Amino acid sequence: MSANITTVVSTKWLSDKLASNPSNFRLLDGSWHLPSLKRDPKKEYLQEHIPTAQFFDIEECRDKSTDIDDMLPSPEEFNAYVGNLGIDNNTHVVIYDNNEKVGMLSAQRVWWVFRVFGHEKVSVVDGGLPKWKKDGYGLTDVIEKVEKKQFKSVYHPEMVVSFDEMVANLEKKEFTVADARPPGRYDGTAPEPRAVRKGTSHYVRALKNEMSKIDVSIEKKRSDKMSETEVKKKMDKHDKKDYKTKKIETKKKGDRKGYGNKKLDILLQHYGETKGSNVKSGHIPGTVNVPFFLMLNPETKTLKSPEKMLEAFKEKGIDIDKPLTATCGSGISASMLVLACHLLDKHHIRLYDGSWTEWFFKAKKEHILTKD
Ligand SMILES: O=S(=O)([O-])[S-]
Repeated sequence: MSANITTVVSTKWLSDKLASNPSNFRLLDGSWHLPSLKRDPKKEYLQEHIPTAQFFDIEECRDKSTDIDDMLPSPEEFNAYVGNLGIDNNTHVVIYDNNEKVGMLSAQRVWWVFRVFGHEKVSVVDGGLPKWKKDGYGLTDVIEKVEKKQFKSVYHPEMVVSFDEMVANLEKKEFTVADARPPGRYDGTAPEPRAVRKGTSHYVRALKNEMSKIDVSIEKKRSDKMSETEVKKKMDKHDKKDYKTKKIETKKKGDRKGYGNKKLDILLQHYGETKGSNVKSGHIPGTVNVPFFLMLNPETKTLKSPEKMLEAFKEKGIDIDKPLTATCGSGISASMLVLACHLLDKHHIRLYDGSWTEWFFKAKKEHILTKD
């Protein structure tokens, strides 16, 4: 069977399939949206979805022991999660997502995750929910009961690139890295859409980074005689009560000469919440920007033909016959490049799961290319 036929299915195919009441078939709504959009894909699924679909929650089926967004779960966690969705090793899993802006963003991430855990009977719906609606097919809010099944993963580590491999590659240059984010996020001119989860070690680290800069500016402001009123003005911008209940790591007392510790803590807290907690945009040295949407038709919001996908890679100077790794913000949009290569019968492309979010917090400063 050609990968091109089974990997991507049309809305018509899906409609016919559902009408045939297939056995061992599971439709999944794998919608996920950028955190900055503040959408709730699960809530949207509960309101309307394609009949029989279960919700695959990327935010739930992930490694919850790490602060980094959307990292792969363990095989055991994956087995339990998909088993509860009524999936076993023989189930044909078909995934769509709901992204009216571009057409497809997260269905292919779910597709990739299934493949990492050894499940190849998995397809994505071309154009997803927007295309399904546009074609006039029906929707429901009925959640079907599913019978729990046993799924047994076979993990494929060769499909996943670690932080250490990415670091080593800066020197070794054994593989090309394609960054699937939009150009602004790649070149540092548009904001990253995610803040670090508060209370996590990455949050504290981000805050500390920001604090060290503030200390410099406070020094500067002190020599400029920063007035009490100015400090208060900044203090007023945040909720002091909230501050009292939080434990925020701050620099040693000696570093805060001349300012009441409390005032400075409040000021730093304010800075931390407005600036320090955010992942800045930028990129990993040596990466090539291949925005994921280059693989989609902007008018129809469906996948381009494999030939056009190949052209898009070529235009960006990427030779897909050579070792290639895809990256992005948190491993979601990068999966489009993996899907595109798969459709071009190139199966060696890997994905850096930690992506920019992990890089931003773990890499050496000189390897974090941001605008400032
Ligand atoms: O943020 S993302 O590039 O993973 S969609």
